Amino acid sequence: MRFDVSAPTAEIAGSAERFPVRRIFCVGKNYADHAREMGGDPTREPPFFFSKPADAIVGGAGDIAMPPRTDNLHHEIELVVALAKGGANIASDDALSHIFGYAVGNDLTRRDLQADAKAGGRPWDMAKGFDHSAVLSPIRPAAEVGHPTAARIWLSVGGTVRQDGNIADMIWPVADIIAELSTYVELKAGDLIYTGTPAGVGRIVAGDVVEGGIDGIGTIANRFL
Ligand SMILES: CC(=O)CC(=O)C(=O)O
Repeated sequence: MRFDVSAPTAEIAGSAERFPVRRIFCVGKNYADHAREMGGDPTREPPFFFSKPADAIVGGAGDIAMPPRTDNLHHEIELVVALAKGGANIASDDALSHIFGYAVGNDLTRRDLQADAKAGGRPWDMAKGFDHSAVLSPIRPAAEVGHPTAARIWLSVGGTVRQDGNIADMIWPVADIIAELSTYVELKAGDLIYTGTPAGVGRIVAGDVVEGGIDGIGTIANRFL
């Protein structure tokens, strides 16, 4: 018996080597303006974690098929952190030393399923963790780009900018995300962390070209079919 299994990997910018994706963690409501647009109160509800399967990764260039079972697919542009090493209970001031690099992600969301799940007190898995739901640009090594703390993050649909923020406005900065997440799970090399999205999330329909980027890190450009 032969099994058709291959471990998911992600592109590393300027390298023939690939980054082995182990797990995908995501931060919810990590920008106050987005927390408010989702009906939350960032002064009362801290950010939180959820996850996607590792094989949800899809490249940040090229075509993406519209996913099934949704009439309201949303874009969420995000800074993504790729870990070179892991650990449990990582101290915030040691957290950046665990990072291999950074990328631009689009945390695709079946918003209608998420709203139903929220209303029913059910898990978000089918709203967040579907096939091709984790768009990712090539990863830029921190050895080249450093550890960005302020940079424009933006996304446009059909050339119209919908999300336009700055990673400086994250409620939990990257070091705090790693420290906090490592109190829940032992982090490992190969883990990716989508760090949350600024305001302006919205609907994607078939035919849309979705572009986005983070200054100094990279860009994505996908057509949805
Ligand atoms: C409300 C969300 O969809 C959570 C999320 O993915 C984010 O805030 O980012």
